[in-house]
Amino acid sequence: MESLAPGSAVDGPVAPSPAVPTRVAFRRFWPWVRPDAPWLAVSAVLLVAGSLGEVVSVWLFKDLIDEVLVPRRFSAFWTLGTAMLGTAVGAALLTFSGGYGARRAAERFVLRLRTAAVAHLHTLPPDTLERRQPGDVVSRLTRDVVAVEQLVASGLVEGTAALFGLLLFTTAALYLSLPLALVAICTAPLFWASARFFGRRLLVRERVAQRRAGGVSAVVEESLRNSELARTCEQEAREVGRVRREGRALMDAELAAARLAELYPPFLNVLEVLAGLAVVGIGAYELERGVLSLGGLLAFAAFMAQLFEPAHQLSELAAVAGTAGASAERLLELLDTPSPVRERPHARDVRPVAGRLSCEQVGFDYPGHPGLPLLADISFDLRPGEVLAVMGPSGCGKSTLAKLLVRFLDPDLGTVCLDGEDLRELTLRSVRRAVTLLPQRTALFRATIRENIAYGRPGASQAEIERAASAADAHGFIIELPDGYRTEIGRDGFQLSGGQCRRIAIARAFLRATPVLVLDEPTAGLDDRSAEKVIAPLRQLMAGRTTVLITHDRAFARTADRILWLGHADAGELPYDGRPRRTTGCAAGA
Ligand SMILES: Nc1ncnc2c1ncn2[C@@H]1O[C@H](COP(=O)(O)OP(=O)(O)OP(=O)(O)O)[C@@H](O)[C@H]1O
Repeated sequence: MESLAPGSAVDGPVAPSPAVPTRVAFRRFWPWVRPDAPWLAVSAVLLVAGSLGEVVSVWLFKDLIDEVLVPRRFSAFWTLGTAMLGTAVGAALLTFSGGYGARRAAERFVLRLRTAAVAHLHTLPPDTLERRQPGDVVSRLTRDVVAVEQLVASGLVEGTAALFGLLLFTTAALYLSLPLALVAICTAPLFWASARFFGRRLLVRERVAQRRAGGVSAVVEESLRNSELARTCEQEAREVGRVRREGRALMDAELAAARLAELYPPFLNVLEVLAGLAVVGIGAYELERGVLSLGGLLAFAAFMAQLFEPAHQLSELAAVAGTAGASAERLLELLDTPSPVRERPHARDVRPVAGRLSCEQVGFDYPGHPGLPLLADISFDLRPGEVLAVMGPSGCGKSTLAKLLVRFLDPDLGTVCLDGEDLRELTLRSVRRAVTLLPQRTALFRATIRENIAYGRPGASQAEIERAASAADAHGFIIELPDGYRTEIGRDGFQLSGGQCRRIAIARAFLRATPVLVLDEPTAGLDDRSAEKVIAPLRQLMAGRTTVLITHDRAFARTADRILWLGHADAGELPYDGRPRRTTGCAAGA
């Protein structure tokens, strides 16, 4: 079964992200760790203190054997026993506090990083998410953010604490018996080499697995979003097949990574047994020579066991670094996607705005767009309250022009001005407060109708919302719904018709009450009756507001003060039987 997504037949719907060395990833994510760095340091100190408590505890255990068990002197038990218990409780408290502190800092890091990534996505053109596949983006913001945390926050603390723990236990072991400790130390390179061996290979496999996970999310999201189409075209099996195929690719990738990840701990156990046997062999010899007490040997064995714990942690961190490295690459790729629109450092915050809107020889093209530039030499000057209808064949750049007018994009050539000021000299907030865009696809949230309307002006009173809904000719159908304004609607306006959704969006625009409007095909996809019901409130909304009206509806366009025709147009292509009062501009088109 062939796939819809380009490239998916070869390597899944999600392209690999550029490789980033762990050191670089660490440096890049540090700004989100920094606010909690002191807490991470305190947590690491607490964990090291906990390890110190464990060393003392083992030392007391040695004394217990040498001073109570071997000489069979019960009277010494209580003092040593109490000291051991006290130390164990103290060490447990320290370890808990350190562990919880590290976790808290880690969770706060996740929160900060995810929020920053979403904030960055909001600076990108609205279609970026669509092009990047929403499911994959969600996977990066959830699974990958958590994996990165394991490297740069909790991993950092655990690594430091494990390193100090290793030092403490090694020092104690050296102090107890030099030959035994040397044997134990000789095995260390084996552990190190195996950590590197497994860590590197795991990184490669995790890269594939993370990308595949993004692919599954992307395909599931797309497939379910288009469920209606799939059923209409009887393609449910094909959709299930796509999800299954991506799922299988993810399963294979996960299993390939799991083979290494699951092999590693038992492999380490074998190494530990080997090292343990070497120590016991040499220890028995030392015991026979009388150089070491039985308590000393048992304490050494206990130290060895303790020693393995941080060694284990360090080598597991090498594996975690593999997973986190792959996730870091995917997140950095997202964060490094540049925003085409940047606010200038000295941008001016202006309000109120009269509403004069003009384009001066504006030119724009998307990178890689074939043929002539999409928009070239577009000029118009709208006085406050004037209406410009923008017409032209599909794909000639009408929606692109709308994006330039609300500054989702900046022109390559020329200027877009509001009240005579280049949009690039204004803060983005000023522009958005002055211009409302009604996009082609009505955007609704999974929330109540009231909340969806009030989104235009949070804090609006119920009376204001109802006034806006009445002006948009939406109040009537809203109050007929069982829960009225409190009726929950879905993301795609579940429960409502296309025209009703459009009227909710118009009510929202009424609430915003900006002096400039950009309406992108407000009647697209509606039948004549529904379109009429939308046009009437739209006219009310446009009254007194500078409006750019993108439409294919000739009758509606005829009501405008001027018409701008985009695309290849000669006189013969403007045969609208209506009489546009003036025809402005004629752009080279797609
Ligand atoms: N983000 C993008 N990157 C690259 N090309 C794009 C992008 N968005 C749109 N295009 C291309 O630019 C051209 C103009 O698109 P636009 O949506 O502005 O056309 P339109 O006139 O509004 O079409 P329609 O009337 O069908 O809505 C199309 O060829 C489209 O494929």
